Amino acid sequence: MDYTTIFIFLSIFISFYTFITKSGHRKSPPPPGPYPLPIIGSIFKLGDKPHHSLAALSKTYGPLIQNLRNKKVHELLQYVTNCWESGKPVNVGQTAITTTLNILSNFIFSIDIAEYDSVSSQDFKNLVWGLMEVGGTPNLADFFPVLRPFDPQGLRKRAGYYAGKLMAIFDQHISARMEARTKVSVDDDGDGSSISKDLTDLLLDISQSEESSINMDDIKSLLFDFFLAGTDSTSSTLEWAMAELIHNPEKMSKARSELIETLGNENESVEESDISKLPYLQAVVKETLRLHPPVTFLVPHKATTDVEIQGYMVQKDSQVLCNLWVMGQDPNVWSNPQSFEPERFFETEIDYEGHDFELIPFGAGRRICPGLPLAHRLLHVMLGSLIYKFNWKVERGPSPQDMDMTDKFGFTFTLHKNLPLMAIPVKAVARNQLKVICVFDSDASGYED
Ligand code: HEM
Repeated sequence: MDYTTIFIFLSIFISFYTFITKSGHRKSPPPPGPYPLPIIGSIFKLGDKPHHSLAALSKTYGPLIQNLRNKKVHELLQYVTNCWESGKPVNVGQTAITTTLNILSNFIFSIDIAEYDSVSSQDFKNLVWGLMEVGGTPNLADFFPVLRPFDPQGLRKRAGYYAGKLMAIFDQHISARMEARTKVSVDDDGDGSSISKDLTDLLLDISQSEESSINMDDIKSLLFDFFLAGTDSTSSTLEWAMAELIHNPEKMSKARSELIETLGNENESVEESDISKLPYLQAVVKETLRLHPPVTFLVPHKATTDVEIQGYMVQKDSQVLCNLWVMGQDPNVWSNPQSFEPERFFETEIDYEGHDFELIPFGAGRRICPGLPLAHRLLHVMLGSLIYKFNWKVERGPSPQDMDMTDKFGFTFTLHKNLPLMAIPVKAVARNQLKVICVFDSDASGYED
């Protein structure tokens, strides 16, 4: 038994012991029956800190950047086309991270922060990834507070290092923007011309107004939240959705057929306004989030009062974690919980907007993920575009049905695939183009459809 295994066993034992003796104690055996969904409902009624400003910002500003999102999805498709042309496999998770990062960085700073395939632009990605990894590693000092000052695994030090670097990048961009704003106001010749505003401008406007309650540190923390919470969660969901579809070719073909029937086979693009017309694609996203909830335990919540839930006493100030992974696998709630069956969502109204406690990958209540509307759009448009425009096969090794579908659990904040999905795209050819290929190109073996 190595040190990691001993550590994990020790952590599980101590957290279980702490739960029974301190956080809550069992008064009577829990009642039989389905997984106690009311527990989740009660937790969210315990009164979380509101995050209204961010949610409002995301809701009102979100639709305004639709063109930006379309442009970035177009660049994603261009990159995948290049891979197809050069016969190169696509690292689906990494590619999705680049797209998501650039959507966020353009929304926030009006610049691209990552590049497909460029090693030199990996710095920012590595910092975000490093922080996620540190955040997801069980910390011995959480179980033995006496160890806290010693930081035995060096986690606090590493977190400080990554966070410091990210904050320095934000500082740089914000300072450059403040300087540019001063110049614009000095050069302002009153011709009415103005630079287009991004989130940094919006936040600086707010912070510089007289009645402002936010300062520079608040702005940096907000941007930090956005990048950290938005990137890995979205890209890992996309990677899992693609992996499940490649692993289940009949589901892939259903999803593609729906796209072709809805959009035609004439090289259209998948728009955000198409999402409501694509129920199977929506079901695929829901099923992916049920089986592979990226934020497996949500973020820690705290009970603000003593509360008794199904025979358990949860004491005030207890830290509460919700195990979404277990909820998604509960046979009392889901039939055949381990198989990927998007069709199950045609028989139920269950959605992930926080009203149905069976499926809460974005949380629920006042602390629900404020990026939900953005993530919803991105996931459907990116996934829809990738499977509408390309056929996919796995790089090498066993058949799709036998490919590795295990989770890499425990050492990052989000739930990742154990082996990254490396998939080979084959461009799907629109009918009008196919005619041309048949006439002029006798060796069209690379083309499908
Ligand atoms: C598939 C994609 C995503 C999933 C599954 C997801 C899930 C979550 C979850 C479970 C939480 C914690 C909720 C709770 O406390 O119970 C959260 C918080 C948060 N999410 Fe997301 N998220 C996603 C995408 C995004 C995006 C794209 C953004 C923004 C760019 C974002 C921004 C945030 C922020 C800022 C918080 C912290 C809110 C707070 O502290 O109250 N998320 N997310």
